[in-house]
Amino acid sequence: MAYKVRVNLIGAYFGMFLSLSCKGRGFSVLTVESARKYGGFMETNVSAEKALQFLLGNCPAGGQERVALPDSLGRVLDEDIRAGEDIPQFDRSPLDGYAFRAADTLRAGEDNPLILEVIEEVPAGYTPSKAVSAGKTIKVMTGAPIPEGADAVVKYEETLEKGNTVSLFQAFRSGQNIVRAGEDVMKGQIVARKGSVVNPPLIGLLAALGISEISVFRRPRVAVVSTGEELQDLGEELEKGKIRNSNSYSLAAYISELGGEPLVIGTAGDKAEEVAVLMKRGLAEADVVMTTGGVSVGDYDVVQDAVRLAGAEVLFWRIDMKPGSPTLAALKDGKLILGLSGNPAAGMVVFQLLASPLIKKLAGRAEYLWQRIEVLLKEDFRKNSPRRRYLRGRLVWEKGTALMEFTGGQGNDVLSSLIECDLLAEIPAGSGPLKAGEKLEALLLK
Ligand SMILES: Nc1nc2c(c(=O)[nH]1)N[C@H]1C(S)=C(S)[C@@H](COP(=O)(O)OP(=O)(O)OC[C@H]3O[C@@H](n4cnc5c(N)ncnc54)[C@H](O)[C@@H]3O)O[C@H]1N2
Ligand code: MOO
Repeated sequence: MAYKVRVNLIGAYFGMFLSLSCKGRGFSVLTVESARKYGGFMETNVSAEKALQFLLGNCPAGGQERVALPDSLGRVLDEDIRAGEDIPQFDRSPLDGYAFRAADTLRAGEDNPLILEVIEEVPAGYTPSKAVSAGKTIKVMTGAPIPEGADAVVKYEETLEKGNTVSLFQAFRSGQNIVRAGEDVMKGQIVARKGSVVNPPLIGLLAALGISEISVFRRPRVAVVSTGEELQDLGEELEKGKIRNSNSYSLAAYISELGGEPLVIGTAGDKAEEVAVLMKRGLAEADVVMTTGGVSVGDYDVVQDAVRLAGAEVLFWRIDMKPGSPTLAALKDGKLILGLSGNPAAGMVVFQLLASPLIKKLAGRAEYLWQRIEVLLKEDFRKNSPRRRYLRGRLVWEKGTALMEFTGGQGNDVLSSLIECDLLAEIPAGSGPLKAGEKLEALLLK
């Protein structure tokens, strides 16, 4: 191996991985329970799948809280919600018109109008005081309850009103133009499942059911620690050779977008002790800690040492993929540390691949894995891919075919190519240059 592996790798082959089935999704997860005693246990060059299994398999359980309905947008339900009543609550008219007995209209036609006596008028929000009997009708507005005795409604435009009578020119069947109680939702029906994300129509439905407060998962807290002497924050005059810390901003934004609560802990220099101090602070305050930078093989890449100083066990270091191979995961008292590459695009691609499903799962979402689709490359990709490579692109449809167009350069620092990126296409390891039209599998990032 061209780089230093500072720990004992033998432990990785003791058959210590415990494969568990994860909620029937055909996805196995790995735990390190039995690996503890080996100390120094670590895997390197793991596949992206295995890296994800390590993270999901060690994902801590989320807490719960109650929130007011208007504040619940984007939150994740921590219980199934059952309807306590029908929606609509009563049979109602979908039209402005007249309610009558369908049986009265049996012989009605263009040349044989049925003349009914109008006995009452009911706007929406009021209830009829009378019942409809043979030869009678009650005028109803859209949304008004159907009067007792009536079983059909005719719209105004199809009638002829004259004094206190109205003529109908066609036959109706029982139930015609009536919205039945429970047509939308039946009492006792599950309207939303645990693990689903609250969206605007669900908020509306819950309001229609009179539910003003719901139980949701607590937002996962994710600490962000940046590393590197070269980093300066916004508002500081940029010194020669320094760069602005963009990762802590993009990571915090990604975390918020996923329903998490980012805790930006701060920036450490290139000393393991300094990184460890911030890491420990993150571990104390958050559910997961993410670091950026310092995770490769350079003399200043101190995240691995910091992890050990913080008393955490390394789960894996390096993933067999590009960009983002220098990635590390560690565990301390059930809390995960994910060390992402400092290179902005490499770090963000790995964030999408690994951290995004982890945060979604931590947030309680039932669906936390990206969907995969097949796409055809819209343009050539001229490089060889000795290891599995992820390309950033955008989904475009041409004549019903899903194509992927590059969103920019594919270098590990090209952050701009992530702005419009909604596809991460996978090039299998060992591929040569690819021609436009080549079929690839891609993760659909939306
Ligand atoms: N000898 C080797 N060198 C490198 C290898 C290797 O295998 N052998 N791998 C390269 C690859 S690939 C990558 S990716 C990077 C990963 O390096 P690190 O994750 O350790 O990150 P740093 O070295 O700290 O930084 C890389 C790059 O990113 C900039 N950076 C760091 N933090 C931030 C931030 N918060 N905001 C914006 N930009 C940031 C930093 O200045 C560097 O330019 O290692 C290669 N080297
Ligand atoms: O593996 Mo580095 O992540 O190419 O960017």
